[in-house]
Amino acid sequence: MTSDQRNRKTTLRARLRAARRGAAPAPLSSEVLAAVAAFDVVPGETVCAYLPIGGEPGSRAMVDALRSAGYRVLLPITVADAPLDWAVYDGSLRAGPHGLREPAGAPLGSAAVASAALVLVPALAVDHRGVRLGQGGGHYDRSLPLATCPLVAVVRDDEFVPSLPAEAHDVRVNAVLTPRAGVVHLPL
Ligand SMILES: Nc1nc2c(c(=O)[nH]1)N(C=O)[C@@H](CNc1ccc(C(=O)N[C@@H](CCC(=O)O)C(=O)O)cc1)CN2
Ligand SMILES: Nc1ncnc2c1ncn2[C@@H]1O[C@H](COP(=O)(O)OP(=O)(O)OP(=O)(O)O)[C@@H](O)[C@H]1O
Repeated sequence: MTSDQRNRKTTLRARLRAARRGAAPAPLSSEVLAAVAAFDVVPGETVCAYLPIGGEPGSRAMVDALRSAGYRVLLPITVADAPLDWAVYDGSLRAGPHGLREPAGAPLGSAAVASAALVLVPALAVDHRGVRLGQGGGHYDRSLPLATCPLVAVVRDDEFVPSLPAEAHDVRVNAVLTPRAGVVHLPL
């Protein structure tokens, strides 16, 4: 890890968050169902999803659509300086840190991500190698090594970029989902 890479990440996060403030909503309900099916994940199997904050693409309708289609949906519970915890989304939510909405059900532990057939990963940007820039907590970087399935980052079309600063701990994703391009397998 170099301080140069860290500074570049911080500058990029500020720019990307500012751009998201004016962005139109991107609910992604039908796109996510198509993406999950494209990975041959079938109802009854587990999908780790997320509820958007700060202009992230996606929506509550997106996780409701997965649940209604019969998928077992896990949502993250943020634990400081630790891997994410997870709980089944049963339709009920409560408030979490950073304006996050978290599942109200019983926490399953951080190893629950290993039960997923697909993980939808929120991000500020993704590059052509699969390097992902997140909100800066390192939560997904601690959790994704526990997953054994495809990792699909979800960003807006203009947040899928040729190159991002990468550090050794950055877990690379296997694909990106954007509103216009749909699923793009990575690295390009
Ligand atoms: N939708 C979503 N859920 C998620 C994540 C995420 O990136 N997106 N996380 C990924 O790890 C975890 C939460 N981690 C977070 C870590 C830091 C901040 C954060 O610093 N937020 C700023 C506000 C950003 C803004 O202005 O948009 C803050 O609170 O000041 C947010 C979430 C788990 N759940
Ligand atoms: N596997 C890990 N174990 C311990 N600390 C980690 C790990 N991965 C990342 N971190 C720490 O988390 C902090 C944030 O990392 P980074 O900037 O890569 O976050 P991010 O990928 O944007 O966040 P997130 O993964 O939550 O979306 C850094 O201080 C980093 O050292």
